[in-house]
Amino acid sequence: MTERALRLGTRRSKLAMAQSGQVAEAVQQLTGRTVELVEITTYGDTSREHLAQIGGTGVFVAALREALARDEVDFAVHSLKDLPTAQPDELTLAAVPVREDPRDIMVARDGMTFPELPNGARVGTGSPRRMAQLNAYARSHGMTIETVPIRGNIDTRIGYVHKGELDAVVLAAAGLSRVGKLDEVTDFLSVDTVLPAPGQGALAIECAAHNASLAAALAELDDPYTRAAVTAERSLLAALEAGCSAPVGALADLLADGQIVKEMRLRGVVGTTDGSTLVQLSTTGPVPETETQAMALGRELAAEMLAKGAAGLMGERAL
Ligand SMILES: NCc1[nH]cc(CCC(=O)O)c1CC(=O)O
Repeated sequence: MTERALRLGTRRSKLAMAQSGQVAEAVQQLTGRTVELVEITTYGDTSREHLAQIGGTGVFVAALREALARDEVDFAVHSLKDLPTAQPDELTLAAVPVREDPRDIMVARDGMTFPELPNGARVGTGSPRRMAQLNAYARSHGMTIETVPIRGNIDTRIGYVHKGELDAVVLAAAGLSRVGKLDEVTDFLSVDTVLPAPGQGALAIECAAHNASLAAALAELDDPYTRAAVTAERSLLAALEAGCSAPVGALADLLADGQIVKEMRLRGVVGTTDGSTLVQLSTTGPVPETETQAMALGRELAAEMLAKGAAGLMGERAL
């Protein structure tokens, strides 16, 4: 008797289909079972409102989670940065695969890099985190730029530049990589200039908590270092009590001495969207071996950032 196909719930966007397709392939290899994609339309895909107004990127995740809860699908793939920091008891984060390039990138007209943009350049991004850091860089380098709130899928955003409506847009490298459009990039933004969103570039593979055998199979795709890094980043975000649309950047990476991994470093930033104030700190600690240790690293940095006034910078819910 053959087992029935595994149902992978996915959004319909090009990016979601690309990342779900890649995971489907890996799960099929791993389990020998057919994986079928089940398309689910989310409110975030149909609404024209700005994301921050409809409750942030959590809207993309909610419909997939409801399909899991109703047993309409067996597992789902999310962009980890879109996951709310609280993990529901009835769902298991079965795997966090190896992370892609976590950086943000710029697509600008005429192949320009960020520092090459002319004064008054209009830069599209709907993310308060990107706005805060782009504006802070501009201020400290004597540039004037205007950040313009935009949303939409990858093609729509890049389209603003191709159609001449904006001078540049900022997107995640990972998204472009997954849909095969890295050749559009005109500048890879250093994480010293723009620290990415917590979890950026990583995927989350989720299934129902009661489905222990599937969770165990999916766990083969887990990368413990990526999981530790994103756990620390999300713990920072949670401890700052910031939502997914707050101007918070975080990135954990490994510090190595030659081939030997020594420590994990966690960097964090929070700022006002106009870039006039940024609180930017980092901490290092032993490479976390448990979820508890990874979370402690995030909480430790959050406490230091709060002591430096981070809370006062997060009141804004503005775009
Ligand atoms: N905010 C939407 C979103 N969620 C995940 C990605 C792709 C990158 C990733 O998986 O981290 C994007 C697009 C972007 O920020 O450019």
